[in-house]
Amino acid sequence: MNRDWIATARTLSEALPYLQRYSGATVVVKFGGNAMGDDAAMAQFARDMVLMRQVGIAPVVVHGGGPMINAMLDKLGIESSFVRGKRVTDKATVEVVEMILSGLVNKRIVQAINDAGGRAVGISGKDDDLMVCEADDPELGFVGRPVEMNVQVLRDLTAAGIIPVVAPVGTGMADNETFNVNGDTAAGAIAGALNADRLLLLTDVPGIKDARGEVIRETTPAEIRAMIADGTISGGMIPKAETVLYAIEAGVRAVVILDGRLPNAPLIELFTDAGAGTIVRGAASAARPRRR
Ligand SMILES: Nc1ncnc2c1ncn2[C@@H]1O[C@H](COP(=O)(O)OP(=O)(O)O)[C@@H](O)[C@H]1O
Ligand SMILES: CC(=O)N[C@@H](CCC(=O)OP(=O)(O)O)C(=O)O
Repeated sequence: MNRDWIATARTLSEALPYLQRYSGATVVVKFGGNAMGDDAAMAQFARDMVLMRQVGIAPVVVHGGGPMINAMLDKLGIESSFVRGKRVTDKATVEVVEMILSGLVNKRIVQAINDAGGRAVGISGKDDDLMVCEADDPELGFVGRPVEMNVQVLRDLTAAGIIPVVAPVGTGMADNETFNVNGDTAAGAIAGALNADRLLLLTDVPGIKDARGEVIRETTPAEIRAMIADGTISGGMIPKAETVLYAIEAGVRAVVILDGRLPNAPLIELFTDAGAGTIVRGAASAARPRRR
């Protein structure tokens, strides 16, 4: 018999305990702009989400799109800068952010999942007041910090078999406010409010690297705090690391930072013995059998 088929059958068989463990689980997947590749990579990501849904997991996709926002700001001649991994956002910038995230990027992902045979519905943090924000820091302008999460809309969609795809744009306490929310921050707030079993942060590095540049397989909130303080974690990894701390505190069972450019990264993490990336476990999952 063809060796590939034997390997495929073995992989499926080995996945059984994980399929059983995650059946009925809610898994929030943050798809970073740097993790989104060409159309083929997008199609692969979409197939993974549909497969998760097919085996009884409720995936909730929260996306970024930093590089796509940069490209449009460049075209429009609007300068942009980042402070601790978050974009300084003035009025003109927030309009571009909403246009690109809620429009271009959100619909590209929705379309890819639907093309893969799933049912995806794209929303932003404004829909049904999903993510109500306050200004994060006066220095950052219209950057939002989620202060009230109304996740019933996500529960309704997932209960109907739909894969929600969420753009990280928030509404404010006052009328007619729009906030640019970092994608990692939004994913953490959503995972926390849903009490998710897993939060996967798909990015363009294989995980959190230590001071020598080696990827850390498993770490703790205390170690992460130390790595932020000593600068080992910098730039775009800061919002991710802060999201890990927030999500674990909020009761998410485990958070994994992994390379979304790796084909089938979410499936490797969820369904194989090896796992992928850097995992941080919450208290609720510490008692479970460790697999690496
Ligand atoms: N300790 C670290 N380990 C891994 N990556 C780090 C670390 N410190 C900073 N980074 C940077 O963080 C980046 C990921 O953040 P970002 O570019 O915002 O990704 P995304 O678009 O997926 O949200 C990496 O490409 C890397 O340059
Ligand atoms: C406040 C803030 O930084 N917002 C981000 C939102 C998009 C994002 O987070 O995209 P990635 O996940 O691809 O980095 C931004 O304006 O770029």
